[in-house]
Amino acid sequence: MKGLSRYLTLRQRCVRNFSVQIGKGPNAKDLKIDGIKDIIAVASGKGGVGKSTTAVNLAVSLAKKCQLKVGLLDADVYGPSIPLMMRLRGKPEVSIDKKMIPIENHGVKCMSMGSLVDVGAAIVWRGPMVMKALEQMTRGVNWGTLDVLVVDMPPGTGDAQISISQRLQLSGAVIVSTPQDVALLDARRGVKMFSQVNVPILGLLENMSYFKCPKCGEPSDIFGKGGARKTAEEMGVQFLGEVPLEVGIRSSSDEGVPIVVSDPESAVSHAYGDVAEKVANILDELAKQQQFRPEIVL
Ligand SMILES: Nc1ncnc2c1ncn2[C@@H]1O[C@H](COP(=O)(O)OP(=O)(O)OP(=O)(O)O)[C@@H](O)[C@H]1O
Repeated sequence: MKGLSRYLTLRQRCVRNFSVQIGKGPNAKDLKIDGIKDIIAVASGKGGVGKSTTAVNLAVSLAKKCQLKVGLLDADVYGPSIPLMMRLRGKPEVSIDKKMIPIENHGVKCMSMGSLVDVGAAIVWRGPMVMKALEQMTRGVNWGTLDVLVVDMPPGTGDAQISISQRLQLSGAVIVSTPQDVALLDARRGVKMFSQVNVPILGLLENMSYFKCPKCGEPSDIFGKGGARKTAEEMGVQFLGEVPLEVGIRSSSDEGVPIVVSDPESAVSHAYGDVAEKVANILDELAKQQQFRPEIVL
């Protein structure tokens, strides 16, 4: 009953916040994954804005700074980048109960299609196959107990994103955008898509906010300034913070050691840490709201 009441609470919140029509979703009882408290999506309406980079640094910060038990699911089946960014080696072993054991690194349990197929293999699948694979990569995994499972979503707002949002009973979504208008337009679509499937928006994060010259330290607003903060205000969602465009973020990702691990005292790592704390607090707040709400008996 607790799960159902939570599902209803989240639906009610979304209706209040966004005044959307509630569509018929799957039964909440079928959606719960044993042992996982919260599942959150890191998403963007547009590709290449730094969603995976954010998912990785957020997951590691939630584990290291907020001391939570964290998992990371790479739901970008066609273009998995988590094995590279988290330096995952080998393939997942299978436990006695025939479930896959996630590969752990940097304090986070990870699951990705990139760890299941040979390096460089092209995934050429139609939608239903992808959903089947994602089902295996969530319910077919021995996650143990997790406070948060961070889901690196595929880019866009199509069928796959809607199905994942509905099947995983998300507690909320973090939307990543760069500051330029075209990316923000897509971020707005992302916010709307999640509201339509009754998933609360935890906040909007601006990536590549400005470029800090490695030589002179001068910041330049190459994609514009303040766009995501303004969009967040206009849409009534929380602004989670800014992450600059920095060579170190890219190079540490490519080396498989996220910047929050390779340079934990950098300004960027502190920015990711602040985002993680905000996200953890919002999740706590959502859980409290659900606790003090009267149960709805059907
Ligand atoms: N703040 C940043 N500073 C420097 N490089 C960055 C930053 N954010 C992301 N990148 C780099 O930009 C590239 C794209 O980032 P990433 O893969 O995280 O984007 P994505 O939105 O997940 O892409 P896709 O849509 O293809 O999944 C990567 O090479 C990454 O290292």
